[in-house]
Amino acid sequence: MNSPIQLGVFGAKGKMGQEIVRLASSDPRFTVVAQLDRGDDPLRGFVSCDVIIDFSHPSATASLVEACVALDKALVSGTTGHTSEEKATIRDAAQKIPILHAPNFSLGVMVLGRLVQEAARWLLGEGYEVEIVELHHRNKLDAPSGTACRLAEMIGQSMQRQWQEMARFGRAGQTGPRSKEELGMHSLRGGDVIGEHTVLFLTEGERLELSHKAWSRAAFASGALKGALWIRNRPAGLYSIEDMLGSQPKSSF
Ligand SMILES: NC(=O)C1=CN([C@@H]2O[C@H](COP(=O)(O)OP(=O)(O)OC[C@H]3O[C@@H](n4cnc5c(N)ncnc54)[C@H](OP(=O)(O)O)[C@@H]3O)[C@@H](O)[C@H]2O)C=CC1
Ligand SMILES: O=C(O)C1=N[C@H](C(=O)O)C[C@H](O)C1
Repeated sequence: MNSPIQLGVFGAKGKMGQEIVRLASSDPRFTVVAQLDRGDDPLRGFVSCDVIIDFSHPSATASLVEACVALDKALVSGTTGHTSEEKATIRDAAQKIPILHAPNFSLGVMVLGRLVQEAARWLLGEGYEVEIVELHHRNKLDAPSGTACRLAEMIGQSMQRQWQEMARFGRAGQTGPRSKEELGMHSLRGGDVIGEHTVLFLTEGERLELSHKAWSRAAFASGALKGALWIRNRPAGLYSIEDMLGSQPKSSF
């Protein structure tokens, strides 16, 4: 059996960071050796780690990946809301270290994405219209969610379009009729909702709704910890949850 992964957590005082520490602390495959948050220096704090798990803020990404490269540490990140420049920083760093990034570490959401891709393949050529609705807690800082953006990206790919060109974020005023090519994206915020995503495919006389609802952050944290086990000793590169979970179901029953 491998020795326990020496784990560093970035954003450790946050909602996700605390869940990561809670689950890792009761799992013999991990030893949490560093818990860093705002104001802490990853270059000093993560020296003794094997893998870093990041659930912080996109503004921290540049300095975090710089430190991970300098220390030659593998990074698992679930942080969302990155600008295109911040995403480029992650891609550049992944040329030197292994980075696993996922806007959602839930297996259920990965399967939702597969179902959305299949539905888009069948329905969007038949004139169905598509909308995405996501619902999160009042404290979420970014919108739309990273998960909703990833689902939109999948839908755009099925139409050979850039999703950003199709997206229509909410509607107000005299909008006129909806165009067939629009991708409506709507972010609802309130309460303590952990994370819910619904993709609707609508046409005359029917609609198909594909939904995922999370009611514990453990659904995300357990996936990120699986990522830390998976990325250990991997070569440099930028990896996705699809890389981690594979293209075929593990269980065959
Ligand atoms: N991929 C996935 O499965 C999931 C992804 N997420 C994403 O993870 C991120 C964190 O979510 P959540 O835990 O709810 O957010 P929180 O705000 O609860 O936690 C973020 C933590 O990071 C800290 N932080 C903020 N800026 C910096 C910085 N520059 N350097 C170091 N630490 C910093 C915050 O400190 P302070 O409070 O002082 O700002 C806070 O402690 C979000 O982007 C969210 O979208 C969330 C759930 C699942
Ligand atoms: O901020 C959150 O809470 C979540 N953010 C992620 C996202 O932006 O998709 C994942 C999950 O929905 C919870």
